Amino acid sequence: MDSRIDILFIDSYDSFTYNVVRLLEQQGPITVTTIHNDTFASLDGLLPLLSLFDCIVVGPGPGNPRNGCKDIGIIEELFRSDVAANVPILGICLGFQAMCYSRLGPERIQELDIIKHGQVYDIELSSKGVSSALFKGYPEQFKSTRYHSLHVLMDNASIEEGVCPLAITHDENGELLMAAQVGDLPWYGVQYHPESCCSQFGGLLIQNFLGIAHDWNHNRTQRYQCKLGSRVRMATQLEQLAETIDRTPIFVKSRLALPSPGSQDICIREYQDPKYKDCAQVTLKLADKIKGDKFILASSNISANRGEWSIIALPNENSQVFTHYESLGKTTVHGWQADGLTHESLHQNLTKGTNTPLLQVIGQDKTQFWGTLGQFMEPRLQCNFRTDLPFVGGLVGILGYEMGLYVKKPTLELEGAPTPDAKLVYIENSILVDHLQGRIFLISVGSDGSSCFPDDIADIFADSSWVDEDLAWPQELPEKVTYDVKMPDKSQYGEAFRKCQEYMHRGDSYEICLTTQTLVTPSTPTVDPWRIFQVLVQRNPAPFASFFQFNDLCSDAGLPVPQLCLISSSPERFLKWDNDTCELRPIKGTVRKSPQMDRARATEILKTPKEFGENLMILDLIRNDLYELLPDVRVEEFMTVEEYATVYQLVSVVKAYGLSQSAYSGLDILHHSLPVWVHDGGPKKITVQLLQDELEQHLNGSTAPGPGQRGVYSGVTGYWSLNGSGDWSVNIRCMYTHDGGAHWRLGAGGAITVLSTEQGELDEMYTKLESALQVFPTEG
Ligand SMILES: C=C(O[C@@H]1C=C(C(=O)O)C=C[C@H]1O)C(=O)O
Ligand SMILES: NC(=O)CC[C@H](N)C(=O)O
Repeated sequence: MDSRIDILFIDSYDSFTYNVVRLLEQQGPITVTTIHNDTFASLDGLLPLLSLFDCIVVGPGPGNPRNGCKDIGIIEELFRSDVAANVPILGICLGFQAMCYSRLGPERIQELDIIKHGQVYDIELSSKGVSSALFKGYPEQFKSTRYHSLHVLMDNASIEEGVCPLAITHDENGELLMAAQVGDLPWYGVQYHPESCCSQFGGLLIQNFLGIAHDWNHNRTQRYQCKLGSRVRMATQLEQLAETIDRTPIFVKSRLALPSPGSQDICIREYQDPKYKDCAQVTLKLADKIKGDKFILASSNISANRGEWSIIALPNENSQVFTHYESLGKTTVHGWQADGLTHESLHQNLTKGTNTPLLQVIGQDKTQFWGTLGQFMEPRLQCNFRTDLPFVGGLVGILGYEMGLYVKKPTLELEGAPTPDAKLVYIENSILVDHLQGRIFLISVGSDGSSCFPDDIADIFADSSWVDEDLAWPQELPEKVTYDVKMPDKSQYGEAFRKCQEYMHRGDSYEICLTTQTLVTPSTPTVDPWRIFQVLVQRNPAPFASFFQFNDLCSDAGLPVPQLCLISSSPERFLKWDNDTCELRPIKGTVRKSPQMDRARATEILKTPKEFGENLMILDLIRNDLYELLPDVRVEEFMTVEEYATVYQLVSVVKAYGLSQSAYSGLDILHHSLPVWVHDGGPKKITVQLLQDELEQHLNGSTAPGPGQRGVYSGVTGYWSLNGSGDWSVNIRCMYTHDGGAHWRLGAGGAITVLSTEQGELDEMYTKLESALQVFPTEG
């Protein structure tokens, strides 16, 4: 008999789905086919396929079974069908609630007074639980993570109606049902999350359930015969089913292993000097020497694992510029300052969608935008080249929040030019600073020999006396300019905060990162962005300080070009990858520094249930997104307190392995993981929608770049190198302009959980806002 186990997993658009799917797969020779709860319009579509599976797992998710089809799709019908009564089913959280709901009706699905998201509790087995096959090999008490707002009310009538309690827990709400079996059916469920990284014995629960399923099916040989027959007969349907959720890679990686025929030379010159070591100012001093256009990815706060390297990227005439305008659904490709390509001509051709010899306009939506990048980079990648260096040339730039999954198109500006949502530039010439070992590399792609690097820059290294000179950067902006600062409205923030609480209590979301926008208008737009960068980088040193001024277009008859510019002092890495691993360092949990607030006190606060819960939730969300594409994901650092200039933060590290063996590239992981987890919350799909349509649209009405939009803030900045590596930081503690400095926008926010207080969140938001806003002098 075929020993493979085939499981159907029904997902309710949750953000813990793939943690469960991988947990299932890790238990043996198992194939999991995942569908959404609305993949079929009605159960009739699924019923003929049920014989293909040994069992079903109904996963967690937002919403309430009482809302029926809207929240749980076909799951309601499933639990009412006679056919399903013969199929072993495991329900998790929402799946468990839906299972009980089918027996007990709506009154027994209730909201908790005190809801639990990302909290670890002792789960206690009942007497029936101790003897149940589901908990074979368990101690009577174990720890598991809870993410729920609703619960199944247990009373004698519930037991009479056939829901047999197997486990409970105790908290401020009293005694709560945590696991049950329905009737004498092979239907089991748990209210807690066995797949969370803080849950014990998750794998054992699955093994026990699979054992139950095996025995059930074994005693009904016709089910097995039927499954084997169906698998042969219905192979095509099964294949189609497995593909209902599209996970096609952005590009086919097969050629990466081979030497690329067209690959260019990369020439590297190395300079070593003890003076370069552990000195963040080296990058800034160097940048000062370079007069032409430059992008800076500088570490102005050096420490191991973050900010060990700085990059200065120098666009040249071979630099292709990839810009995406999501409001138009179009991507443009053109050369850096291509002769005669003016801002005016670009916008005319962009709107009309016409190609010219200087400009390629590609009508694409954002998912396909990534394909353009993949196609461009794939023949250029040299994956085994100098993997000790993070960057050897490649794409650098910015991806705004609106590039993320589930985020709606920005509205089209009626007046003025559409603003880009993403901008990446191909870089041949770059300078790399290795802060920890005191080395500097001049790197040039596509040329040969020693003359490859621009002479004026190579000359800087002929004499290194510049390292000893003081950095004569101003600490203030020019005095003559004043700044009008439009900050978020406190009462509207309060309203949005209360709505967040409502959504969480209803079970729609577990955590919502509510963000605000502040608009700064200088009295004259003449303050040089470079000057602003100089001030910010000194006032708020950060491992991911960056400066991106896109002078990629020529000016129309001397008019200033309304270019995009980002100035950032981000403390947070989003995603870093090399050819085999991906690393994420989510920061969640923030305490402001003060004389009374030292590390010990901050640690105490950061380990309280509120901060712990926020961080744990993000860890589980990240594991989910990585697990969807890669099989081996590990939490390698668990909630460490890190110190920054103005705040203490709680940081964790998650790594995924096996990228090189998979069909995916780092670009897939990046595409798939935006928007940045910590900036929306979970479950992602519904939370992004709530933020856009219900919360931030009103809150930031007069300061956001568009209704519900976040623009560059909350997106990512970084690179994808020709040697296969990538590194992207989160656009926070930053400011950006779309109009050459006539207006600057600053975003700030924080995760709201059920344990947040309005005042606490407001203070945290202002603390974060201040870290970048401090560069603009205010009167008085
Ligand atoms: C949203 C911001 O910060 C994010 C939210 C954090 C939190 O809620 O503790 C911490 C770091 C950032 O990922 C911001 O700085 O604007
Ligand atoms: N994690 C879940 O599945 C949550 C289920 C349901 N939405 C609740 O909040 O209780």
